Amino acid sequence: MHWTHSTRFMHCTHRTCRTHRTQETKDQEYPGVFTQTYGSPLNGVAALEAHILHKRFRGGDALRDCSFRLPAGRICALVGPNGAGKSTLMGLASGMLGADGGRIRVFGEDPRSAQARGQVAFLSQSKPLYPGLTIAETLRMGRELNPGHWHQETAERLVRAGDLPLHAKVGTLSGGQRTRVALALCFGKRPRLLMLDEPLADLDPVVRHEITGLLMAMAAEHGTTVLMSSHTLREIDEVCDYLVVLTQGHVRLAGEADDLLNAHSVLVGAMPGNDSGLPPSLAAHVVIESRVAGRQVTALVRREDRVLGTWDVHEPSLEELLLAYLRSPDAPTLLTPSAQPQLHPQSQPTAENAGGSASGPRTNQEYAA
Ligand SMILES: Nc1ncnc2c1ncn2[C@@H]1O[C@H](COP(=O)(O)OP(=O)(O)OP(=O)(O)O)[C@@H](O)[C@H]1O
Repeated sequence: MHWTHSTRFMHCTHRTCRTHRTQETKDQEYPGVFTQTYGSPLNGVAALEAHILHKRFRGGDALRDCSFRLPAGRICALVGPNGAGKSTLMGLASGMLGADGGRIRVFGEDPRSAQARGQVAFLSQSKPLYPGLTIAETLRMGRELNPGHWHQETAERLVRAGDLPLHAKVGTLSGGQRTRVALALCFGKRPRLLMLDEPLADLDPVVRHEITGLLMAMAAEHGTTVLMSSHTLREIDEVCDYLVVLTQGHVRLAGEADDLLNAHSVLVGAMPGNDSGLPPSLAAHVVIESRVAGRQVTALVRREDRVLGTWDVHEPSLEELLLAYLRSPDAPTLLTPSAQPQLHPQSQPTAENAGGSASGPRTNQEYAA
């Protein structure tokens, strides 16, 4: 593995690289997405799949009717405002929490099963480590907990790259250094699905750059699927090729970042002179968000082949897209074909985990509605 290569180089070698993936490949992979005919989902076992997933805490619903599919091999950003349910979703996917309704599957398995646990590494926000153990003892624990699939060299290399002595006690490390050790535990497991809950928040810019490079290298070299929650839109733009946006416990957007961008337009135009509110031609669009500054209106809308009225039209940046959805918690859901759960009989909610708001199977059209 090329640990010292720059993020830019790693980005170029990533087989799903947003910048360098060809249009031809995209067309083969996602026929129909550009015409917004949300057809059959793609085949293959998903790294993560949720069907009308529901999780309730005492204070109320943390996840409601949460449905999406994350294909294997993607680097996916899990984005949403504080309290949207991101950590809860990762807790369910790691088997640390149980669902109140619906289903969640990791490579087709129940997350609480031994098969799924062996394939998943999860770094939670609290980054639980034993402060009394040395780094070496912590890594030994990783080896003992993951017999048969522990890569000591991978874990040690990450620790050494941060100039951390293996005999140092975890309790004496800074927050960022502890994060490095926690990441080493995750990387040493070499999981098929790596879930990171705001992993970069306490890292300095140089270490962030190093870690994002490593994530992309893992995805490229081992086909690791990465699900990473983050509030840093620039990082998401640089690292992730797949997006899941959660607001109020509900999936609003899921799919390839490029295709989600392509499915939206930003319209910029003049406000009508008669103080009658927004331009009437906006009503012909599915408006996610509109903002007025002086006499100018800017709206993020679902893309249409024909734009009515007089507008300057451009494709949104990732930041424009995400901010519009984060500010519009009631936006209609949009899933690209690869993000649509594959509904087959054994994927339907069962009595074993029923109890949420599930009322029966949904069609793809409903998911995309
Ligand atoms: N153990 C718990 N007990 C009770 N309520 C909880 C628990 N965990 C989460 N919640 C509630 O569930 C909702 C979703 O929380 P969650 O931590 O999943 O959000 P999040 O998107 O990860 O937020 P943040 O960006 O702030 O980390 C919140 O309203 C939160 O208060």
